[in-house]
Amino acid sequence: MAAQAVLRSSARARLLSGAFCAQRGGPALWQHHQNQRAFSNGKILVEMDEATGVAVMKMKSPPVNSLNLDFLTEFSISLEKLEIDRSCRGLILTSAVSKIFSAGLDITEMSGKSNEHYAAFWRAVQEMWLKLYGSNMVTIAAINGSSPAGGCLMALCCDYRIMADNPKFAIGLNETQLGIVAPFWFKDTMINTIGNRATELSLQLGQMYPAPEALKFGLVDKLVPEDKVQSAAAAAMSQWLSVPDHARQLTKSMMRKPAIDRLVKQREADINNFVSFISKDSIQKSLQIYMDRLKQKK
Ligand SMILES: CC/C=C\CCC/C=C/C(=O)SCCNC(=O)CCNC(=O)[C@H](O)C(C)(C)COP(=O)(O)OP(=O)(O)OC[C@H]1O[C@@H](n2cnc3c(N)ncnc32)[C@H](O)[C@@H]1OP(=O)(O)O
Repeated sequence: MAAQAVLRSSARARLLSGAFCAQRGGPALWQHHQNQRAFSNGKILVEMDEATGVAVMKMKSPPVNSLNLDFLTEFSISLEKLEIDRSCRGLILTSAVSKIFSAGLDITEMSGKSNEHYAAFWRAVQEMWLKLYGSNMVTIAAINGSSPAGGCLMALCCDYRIMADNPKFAIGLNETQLGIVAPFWFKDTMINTIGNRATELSLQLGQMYPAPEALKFGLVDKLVPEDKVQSAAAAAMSQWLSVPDHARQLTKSMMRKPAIDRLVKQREADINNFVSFISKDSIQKSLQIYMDRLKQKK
């Protein structure tokens, strides 16, 4: 047992030293070491334990893991790679950035850009949601920091959410606070988690919930001390993986397919809607004011 732990920690050291990383600009290939496999494509690091079939995906895009076009593209490619890997049954999504899970969509991707850029960006956001919400794997969010808006959406896409018990960390869909509107599929994802009334309150107010309140609302399933988030996620994962895959997957699909189908049917219309909304002068002004406030708070 101890020897295995040492081997694992040496694999980890190699991983962190870059031994597992893809060549710059090249494809992120699996690198093997003992019973660990890993790949990194820049903003995302994936470690897979072959013995358990569980992959840990760490978002590592400092300072705040904001979801820009590059990040979203890497995220979807990484997820696809795990999805088609039959030996991978479970995914733990977490952050390698201290105190932040993800700051949500990168606001600079939604300001002062061309309509073509907005369309490509929004398609990438949709793709991330379709892949994560529709994943066949067991997905567990190990929320080790704050998680507004798109970050909250990522967590809501998972099957189970474990958050660090720190009232300084908050989670929620705060879009209205930025003067923007969460689209119907963000709303559907939240309704499917906490119900209609709680979502109505939450979305209209753009409410961010400190971890203990998020637990009360059912926005997260469990709080644990900050240093136990990863181990609690691993323990929850083994419980989820004890259920036969086919039965769990069909059940998950039954619960989520209506929401997924709704976006798939209206994908282009949803992109056009986003582009015409976000390019309005009044919305651009709201985003600018929000960004200025963020910078001033320092
Ligand atoms: C029809 C549909 C239309 C529209 C739908 C759009 C849906 C949108 C979904 C979204 O996700 S919008 C994004 C919402 N996100 C937020 O509101 C988060 C804002 N950020 C924060 O609250 C905090 O930054 C924090 C995440 C809690 C971290 O706080 P901390 O004090 O640790 O860091 P700091 O605030 O100093 O930030 C560091 C650095 O990062 C920049 N930053 C932060 N968040 C974003 C972001 N989402 N996008 C881009 N950049 C972001 C921040 O400005 C700082 O930059 P600086 O160092 O250059 O000053």
